[in-house]
Amino acid sequence: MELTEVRQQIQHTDQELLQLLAKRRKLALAVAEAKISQNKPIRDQQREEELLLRLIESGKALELDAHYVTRLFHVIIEDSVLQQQAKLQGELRGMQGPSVKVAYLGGQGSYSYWATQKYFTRRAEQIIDIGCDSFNEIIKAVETGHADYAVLPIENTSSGSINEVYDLLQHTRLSIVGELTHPIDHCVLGLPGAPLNQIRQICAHPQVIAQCSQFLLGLTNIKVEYCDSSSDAFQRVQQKQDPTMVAIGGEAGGKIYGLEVLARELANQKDNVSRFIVVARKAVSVAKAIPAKTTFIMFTGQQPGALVDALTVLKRHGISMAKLESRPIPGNPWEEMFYVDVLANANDYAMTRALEELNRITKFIKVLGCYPSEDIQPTQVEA
Ligand SMILES: C=C(O[C@@H]1C=C(C(=O)O)C=C[C@H]1O)C(=O)O
Repeated sequence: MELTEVRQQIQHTDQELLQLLAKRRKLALAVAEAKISQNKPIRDQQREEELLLRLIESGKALELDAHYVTRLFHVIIEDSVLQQQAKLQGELRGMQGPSVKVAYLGGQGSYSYWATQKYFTRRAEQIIDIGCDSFNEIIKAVETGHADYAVLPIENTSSGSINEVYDLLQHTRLSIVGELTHPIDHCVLGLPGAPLNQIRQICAHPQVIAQCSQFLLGLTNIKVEYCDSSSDAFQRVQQKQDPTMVAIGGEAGGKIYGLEVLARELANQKDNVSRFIVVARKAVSVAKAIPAKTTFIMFTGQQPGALVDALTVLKRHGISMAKLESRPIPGNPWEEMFYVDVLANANDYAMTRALEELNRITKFIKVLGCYPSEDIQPTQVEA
C-alpha cells in the first residue's frame, strides 16, 4: 500500500476512535444521572477493576499488551469520573449565568490559560477570560467582583509550593471551590528556524525558571529576563523578532505567537505537573457522592507538641492529610501558619467534630474551602 493511502486509513481510524470516545463520554454522563437519582457514589472501583480485567483479556486476543490497554483505559476512566463529578457538582450548585468571568495569570497561551480552559470546559461553561499580570491582581479581580472565579497555581512537582499564592490565601475572604492538575511541558520556543546554539536571551516566568533550573545551569553567557507569565514571554519574543531571543513555555501556547519548538522536556522532573486551585467569593458544599478535599489554615502557637496535638485530632477522627505546608505570619517573626489539605468533606460528621476540637486547641483556625478532589488514583489490576 502507498504511504499516503495507509496514512489516510490511519486518519480515518483516528476519527472513528474519537467518535467512540465521545460516545463513551456521553454514556458515562448518563450513568452519572442514574447514580444521582439512586444516591450512589460516582466512583466504583470494583466496576473499574472488572472492566480493566475484561479489557486486558480481549486486548490479548487482539495482540494489544496489558500495559498498553491499562494505560489507555486509566486515562479514559479518569476523564469519565471527572466528567461525572463535574456534572453532579454543577447540578448541586444550580444554574449559573450563560458565562463566567475567570481571572488567571497571563493571556492566551499561558499555562494558567490552558488550565482555565480545561476546568471550565469540563463544566460546559462559557468563559470570559480576564488575563492578569500578577497573582495579587487575580485575587483582587475576584474580590472586587470584576471576575467570578480565579484560577491559581498552588504547587508543582518540580518547584514545590508556590509561596506567593499560599501567602495571598492567608489574607483573602475568597474560598477554594475547586482544584485541577495540569501537565506542564516546558519547551524552548523561538522564531521559526532560529538556531539553538545562538541563544543569547531567555524570557520566562520566575516559576518556570525554577522548574527548569537544571537545564539553565548547563547554559553559559545567556541573559535571563523575568516575565509576568509565559504568554508575556511569548509576546516579547514575537515583538522583538530577534532569533537569538527565546521564551520558555508550552508548545501550544508558543504556536499562538508564531513560535517554534527548539528544545523540549526542560523541567527538572520528568513528570512536571502543576496543581491549580479555583477560588470564588462564595464557598461551595460538595456532593456526598464525590470525594472531597478540605483546606484549612491554623496557628497552633509554639508550645511543645502543639502541631502533634493538632494532627492527633485528625488521626483520632480517621481523617487523612494530603498536604501540610507552613508559611511565615507577617508581623510575627518566626511564627508559622500551617496550611492543611485533608481528604474529607467539611460537612461530614467526623470533619465537623475535628474542626470543633481544633478550634478549641489552636489559637486561630479558618477553613479556606471544601471542594471536589480531582486526584483520581488509577485502579490497579493484576494482569
Ligand atoms: C461510568 C461509570 O463511572 C465510573 C467510571 C467508569 C468508567 O469510565 O468505565 C467505571 C466506574 C466508575 O468509577 C460507571 O459506574 O459505570
